[in-house]
Amino acid sequence: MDSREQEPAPTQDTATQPTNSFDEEKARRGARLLLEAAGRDPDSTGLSDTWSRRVPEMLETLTEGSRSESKPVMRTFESETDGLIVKTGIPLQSMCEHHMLPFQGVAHVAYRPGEEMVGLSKLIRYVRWQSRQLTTQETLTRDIAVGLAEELDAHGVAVEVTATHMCEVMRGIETETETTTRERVGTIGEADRTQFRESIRRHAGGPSDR
Ligand SMILES: Nc1nc2c(ncn2[C@@H]2O[C@H](COP(=O)(O)OP(=O)(O)OP(=O)(O)O)[C@@H](O)[C@H]2O)c(=O)[nH]1
Ligand SMILES: [Zn+2]
Repeated sequence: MDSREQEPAPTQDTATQPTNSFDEEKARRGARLLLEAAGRDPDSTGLSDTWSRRVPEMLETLTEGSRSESKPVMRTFESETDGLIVKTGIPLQSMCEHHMLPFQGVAHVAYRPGEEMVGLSKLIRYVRWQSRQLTTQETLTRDIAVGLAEELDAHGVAVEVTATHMCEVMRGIETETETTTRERVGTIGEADRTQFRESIRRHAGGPSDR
């Protein structure tokens, strides 16, 4: 498998802003039209629930990350450390905005807490929520980093995402590769970066520095 790695983009401390609307009726009409465009009879037995219920429900779920009402409650408590907290191996499934096909892989998240820290499972919930939108891998990586920094009022956040894009596997270039994107927000020093890299290497089963 080929592998491409993108240099971290200059960090922008802004995230994609959530909206609050999902139009089920438009989703139904759109799904019906797409079936017709593909030469299928939308009223046939196998397809009548597809456009009228299943696709709208699926789209609503897979775009939850654009709606703040679906955001997980990030309950915080008083910080017990000022050291780096690293969570590796968070499963990630998202939807590419170019072809509306999935991309999936793994996210690694590190933060240096301020006054507050958060339950570890919330990091997984937050990545899952942010991933549920039509986006690019670069934007998603930034949104997770900027969003977590805001939610946790953290001194710094680092995020790395490695994913495979079905729009490249199933069509177009028809090749399976991995893309890696990174973002940093706030204060993440050289020692933190080394620790983050070491945790990711250990997660991947690579040789340890220690
Ligand atoms: N930067 C970025 N590109 C992506 C992402 N997901 C898919 N792409 C790329 O989006 C591009 C879409 O290219 P276009 O030229 O607009 O469309 P296309 O003719 O379908 O391109 P091909 O996929 O090369 O056939 C492709 O190069 C994909 O590899 C992503 O998350 N980030
Ligand atoms: Zn894509």
